[in-house]
Amino acid sequence: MTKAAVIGLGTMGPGICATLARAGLTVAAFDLSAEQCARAPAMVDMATQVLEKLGVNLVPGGSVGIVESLDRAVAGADLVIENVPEKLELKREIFTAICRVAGDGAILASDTSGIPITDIQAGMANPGRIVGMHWSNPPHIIPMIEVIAGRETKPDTVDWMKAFARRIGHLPVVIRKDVPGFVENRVLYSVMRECVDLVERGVIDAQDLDTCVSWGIGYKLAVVGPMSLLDMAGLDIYNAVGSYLNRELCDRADVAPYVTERVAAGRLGMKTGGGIYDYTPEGIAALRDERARKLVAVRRILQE
Ligand SMILES: NC(=O)c1ccc[n+]([C@@H]2O[C@H](COP(=O)([O-])OP(=O)(O)OC[C@H]3O[C@@H](n4cnc5c(N)ncnc54)[C@H](O)[C@@H]3O)[C@@H](O)[C@H]2O)c1
Ligand SMILES: Cc1ncc(CO)c(C(=O)O)c1O
Repeated sequence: MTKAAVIGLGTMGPGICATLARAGLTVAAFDLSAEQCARAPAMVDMATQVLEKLGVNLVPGGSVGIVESLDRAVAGADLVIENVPEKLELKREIFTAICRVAGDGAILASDTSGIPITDIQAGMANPGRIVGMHWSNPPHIIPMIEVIAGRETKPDTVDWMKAFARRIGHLPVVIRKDVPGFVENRVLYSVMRECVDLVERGVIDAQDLDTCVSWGIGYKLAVVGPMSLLDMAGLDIYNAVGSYLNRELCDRADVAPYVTERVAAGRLGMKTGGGIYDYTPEGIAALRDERARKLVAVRRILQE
């Protein structure tokens, strides 16, 4: 397999493109936004530099080209990765367009954060080749990729995706049921819901929460996974603490005003210069560099 298409060049697309090119693939990328297409090459270059620092195996001959249409990107591709906003109808529109152009042998993947693959592939031509390929941000650094089969996804497609994830130097994890949010985001969003609730209720301020979680469970979970941590702490401890604490945890079914009010005010985070914290363009660049440097250092240790 030599050619991949990436549709969507926002937060995730450029890092995915760089990772694929590092593995020797010819990548054709498309974004509806001319602005995103214009910024993408610099973002791809930054991700490529990080992959070099990570020491990810370089397969010569890879490249990334930004093309002027979805059809041009998808034509002749062996793998297509959809990376547009998390809206089911938009993803279905994109897959319908992809299916019109893609060869019968092409694998079609969605980087959806948690929309069931079954819902994306329903009614599509040749749905057996459609699979979830859920990367984690930043995609060129975090190696874990969730591989999710929808109801109509062929087992061979899952096997192909597992092998492909390994080929590009990543770590595939097969999710056995096509549940909303898959696994990573169900865990992440339960943590995020509790964190937002604690800050919103004034139990702790945002900066101290980040320190508490990053240097506590975040640090520990990077080395000892949750199931292993249960054995390390003792299931009796979990049993005793959980018996009174579980009923106290936030279980809201909606999104906290702490978040919805900021979204309504256009305060989306780094992408708008402010969200929970405020950012300057220079500060964002420095943060991105520092975070990439630290994530690279941690990944090297964890891979030992
Ligand atoms: N941001 C994350 O942390 C993260 C991590 C993993 C997966 N995801 C998932 O990946 C997908 C993309 O996320 P993102 O953060 O990169 O989003 P984003 O909003 O940063 O980027 C989406 C890009 O898609 C483009 N786009 C919109 N409509 C299009 C169309 N019709 N054709 C071509 N391009 C179009 C936009 O111009 C934009 O550049 C979403 O499903 C998201 O849930 C996000
Ligand atoms: C807030 C948030 N939501 C989704 C994802 C991945 O789908 C991430 C991530 O990859 O870090 C995230 O931080």
